Amino acid sequence: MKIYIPATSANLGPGFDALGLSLSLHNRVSITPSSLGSISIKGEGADRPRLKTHNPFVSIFHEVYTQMSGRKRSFRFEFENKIPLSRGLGSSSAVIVGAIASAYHMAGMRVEKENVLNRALEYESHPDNIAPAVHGGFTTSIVHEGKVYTQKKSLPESIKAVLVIPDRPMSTAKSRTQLPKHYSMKECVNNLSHAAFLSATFLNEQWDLLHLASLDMMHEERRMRQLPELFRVRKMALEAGALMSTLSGSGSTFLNIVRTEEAEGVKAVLKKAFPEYRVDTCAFDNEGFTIENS
Ligand SMILES: Nc1ncnc2c1ncn2[C@@H]1O[C@H](COP(=O)(O)OP(=O)(O)O)[C@@H](O)[C@H]1O
Ligand SMILES: N[C@@H](CCOP(=O)(O)O)C(=O)O
Repeated sequence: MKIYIPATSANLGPGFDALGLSLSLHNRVSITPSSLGSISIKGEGADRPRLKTHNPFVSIFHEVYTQMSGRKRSFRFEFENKIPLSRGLGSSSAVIVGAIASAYHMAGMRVEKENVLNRALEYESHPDNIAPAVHGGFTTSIVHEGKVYTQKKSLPESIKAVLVIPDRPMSTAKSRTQLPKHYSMKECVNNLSHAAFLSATFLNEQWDLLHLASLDMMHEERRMRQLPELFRVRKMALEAGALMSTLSGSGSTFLNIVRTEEAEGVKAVLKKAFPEYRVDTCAFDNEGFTIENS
């Protein structure tokens, strides 16, 4: 079998741990039963020898497969990774969602998206990346009594992402421990009202309101201070015509949403201004993970 899992961008400014969207940038994993277990890695992560011996995809896959099928078995895993690691593009969620869904499939179970999503929450405490990795599109999620509830809206071809991807990794786990434990009433009200408004803005496709709706007071600027050039990225992207410009997940990538006809222009401006960073245009993904039999 082969599984394709999309990159995701979480928070979208004020929707900390709640809002996310799915990008047309996929990891592909091919899995075949084999008497000798083995791993090959191409693309992102290929330069990390540790991922050949301690691979979270492989560990989660075996844990779920053994539980579902009631037996242990060896497999060959071939990874072709396009999602950069630790850049705020949901690489860890792609691993978790991909490993669970493929383990269900190889164990002969029906792969129900809701089951994969809820199982994924056992490995990642916040649903904002795993929900779009499972369902695609723009997603808004809540967790109630340990269960994830997600509303999805497919995104049209009339908008695109322009991603600015610094070469500096930022660990999500580490960055979460550095956020404050308490927020003021003003900060809470700002984020609640903006996250609710941003969801409605996506649902109603009122793209001109995206920037206003995406203003955060909880995490973004604190995190951007680790790489102050990101303030310039945001300023230049908005001046070049981006509809919104937010830190992607915990960073270091910046997500700029643009009208499709303006994507190449915004990309050219950002590429020129930040030659040391990777700048790519990317369509949105509306499917979430997909499985192919081979
Ligand atoms: N393709 C991959 N294969 C194996 N492990 C991966 C892969 N992508 C990410 N990981 C794991 O996830 C970690 C990055 O997680 P995290 O800091 O949450 O970054 P991100 O913001 O990209 O999700 C990596 O250090 C690695 O342990
Ligand atoms: N809500 C999380 C999102 C982390 O996304 P990632 O792509 O950086 O893993 C957070 O802000 O910590």
